[in-house]
Amino acid sequence: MPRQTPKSLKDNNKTSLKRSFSALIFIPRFFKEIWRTNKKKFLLSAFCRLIGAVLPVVILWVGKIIIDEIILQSKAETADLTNLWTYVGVEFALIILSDLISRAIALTDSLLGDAYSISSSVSIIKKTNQINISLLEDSEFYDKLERARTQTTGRVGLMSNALGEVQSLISIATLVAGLIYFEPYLIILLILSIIPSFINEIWFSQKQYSLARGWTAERRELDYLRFIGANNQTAKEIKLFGLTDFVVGRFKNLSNEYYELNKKLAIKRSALGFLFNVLGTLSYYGAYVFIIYRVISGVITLGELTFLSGAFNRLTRNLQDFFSKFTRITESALYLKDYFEFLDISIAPTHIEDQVLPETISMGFEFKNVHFSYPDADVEILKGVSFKINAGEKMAFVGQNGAGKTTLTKLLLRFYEPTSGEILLDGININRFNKAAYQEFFGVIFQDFFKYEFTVKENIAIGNIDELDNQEKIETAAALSLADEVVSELKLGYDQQLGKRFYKGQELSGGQWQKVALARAYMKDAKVMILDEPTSALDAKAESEVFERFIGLTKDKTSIIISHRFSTVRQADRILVLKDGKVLELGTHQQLMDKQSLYAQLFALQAEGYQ
Ligand SMILES: Nc1ncnc2c1ncn2[C@@H]1O[C@H](COP(=O)(O)OP(=O)(O)OP(=O)(O)O)[C@@H](O)[C@H]1O
Repeated sequence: MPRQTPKSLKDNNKTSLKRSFSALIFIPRFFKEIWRTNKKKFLLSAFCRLIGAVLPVVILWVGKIIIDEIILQSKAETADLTNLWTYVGVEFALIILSDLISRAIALTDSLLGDAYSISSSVSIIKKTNQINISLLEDSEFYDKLERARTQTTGRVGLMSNALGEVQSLISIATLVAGLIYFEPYLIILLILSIIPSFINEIWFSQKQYSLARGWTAERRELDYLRFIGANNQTAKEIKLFGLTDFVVGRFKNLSNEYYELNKKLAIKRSALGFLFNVLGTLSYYGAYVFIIYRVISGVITLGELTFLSGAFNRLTRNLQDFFSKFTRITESALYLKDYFEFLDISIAPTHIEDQVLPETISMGFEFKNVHFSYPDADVEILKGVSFKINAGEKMAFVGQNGAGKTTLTKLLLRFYEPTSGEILLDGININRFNKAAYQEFFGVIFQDFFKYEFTVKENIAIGNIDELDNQEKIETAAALSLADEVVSELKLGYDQQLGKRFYKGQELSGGQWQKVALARAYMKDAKVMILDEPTSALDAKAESEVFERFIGLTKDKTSIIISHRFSTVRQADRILVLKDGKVLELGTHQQLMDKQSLYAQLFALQAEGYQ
């Protein structure tokens, strides 16, 4: 089925010229950021560019003096070449200096660019961390993040283009001054030759940006297809299910469409660019003929001819370069807008966080008539949930897939806010506490925990990264989660690199990864522990051992366990059974068994399976 033109493209195709220019207001802020990155290198670069800007006109001027001197001496009866050789020496020194300056500029640009690329990437990572999880799941926001992230190299290019532009401008001003001094009329010819190519460049650059921006979502899909089509994690399924053609087909459809649109634009841009360049060359020759006539009629000298033709030639090239750089700058400035908009996303707390967190939990948590729908979703996931988790209690959440168990923990952790109703800690709405400090209360291992391709030691220390060098603590945590058995089989022990992405990395089995991830929960002396199906990949013996240890260690701690295994669940103090976003039952294992309701049925069903 042919794909329809992406909606985002149609909507964004109207990026106007005004918009392109308006993005330029971000340039001063951009320079401020670079300045803050490395003041010394920035000053050095500016100094070199200033010298580099005036050198061309000085070199042309010395060239003019040399030619005039040659003619003078060739006409003299006894030639005195002292001055001539001095001028040649000066020109030689200037050429060497010019080369030195352009190398110094390239060097400072690349060093400054690297430093800026590092600092802007750090800003993006830090900002992403401050942003609400709910926002991170929003696709529009994700596109913004994507544009901010992927444009890092573009911003480095922008830096050197923008600095180069200032240099070109000074250079152009000195050359124009030279032209005006000898032949002011040449300026008109110069302007006429350059305006069409400027308009051409600006027009195409904003088209290009519209196209790229409009396709952000689709490019993200392309990246995703490229990822699933060629990586070791998906290779098994892609091969077994024979998905290669499906993935390739989808990738081709999408990328061909983009390719075609881009191609059309690139061809038009090149063809018109060529045409306008011919205009530039024509005007140069027009100027050349004019200057030749002026020499022949004795108005200007031969030296002045070389200066003027050289200056005019340089000026056309410099101006063309200036305009094409300028359009590239406006193009990149639009990405700069995305970057700064991302950094400026408001992270001010939405609630008054005026309550001091209790040192220890005295009463516990209470969900009071909590309703919840995910942002932009119509379905209500939690429909008036009310229950208490007493201080020091071990609570298990049970329910079928999609019942809302994980969602409950996400609300408790303040990743999302209830649509209505409230969650209290010791009688106070959890929104009234400082969010970061409140989240510090928890030690959480999610069912979709991340497999960091770091060393085992780092993987465990992630639970409390300040303790990265505390080997003893890491080993104790590993022993509690049974990860120590995994480590003992690894060649490099705790220093073993995990995963296959990096050199000498060792891949683990699903259960082994879980044991390593579980150890993270023990790294922190958290007040509340949440384990969301962390043992699903463990064998029955390992799971029961892990839980025995967990329960022993978290004796007086408030904890929540989500599990589909009833042998584990039954060990909890109380069990909450969720069904379709509502609390169906709540009680101890025995109470629920006596009730003979859903829990008892599910328990019996699983017990049968083990017989
Ligand atoms: N980020 C999200 N955005 C929109 N809907 C979501 C999101 N996360 C989960 N849901 C939906 O919320 C419902 C409850 O999901 P939740 O993960 O809480 O279930 P669960 O009880 O933990 O299930 P499981 O036992 O399968 O882990 C599901 O219907 C799911 O599709």
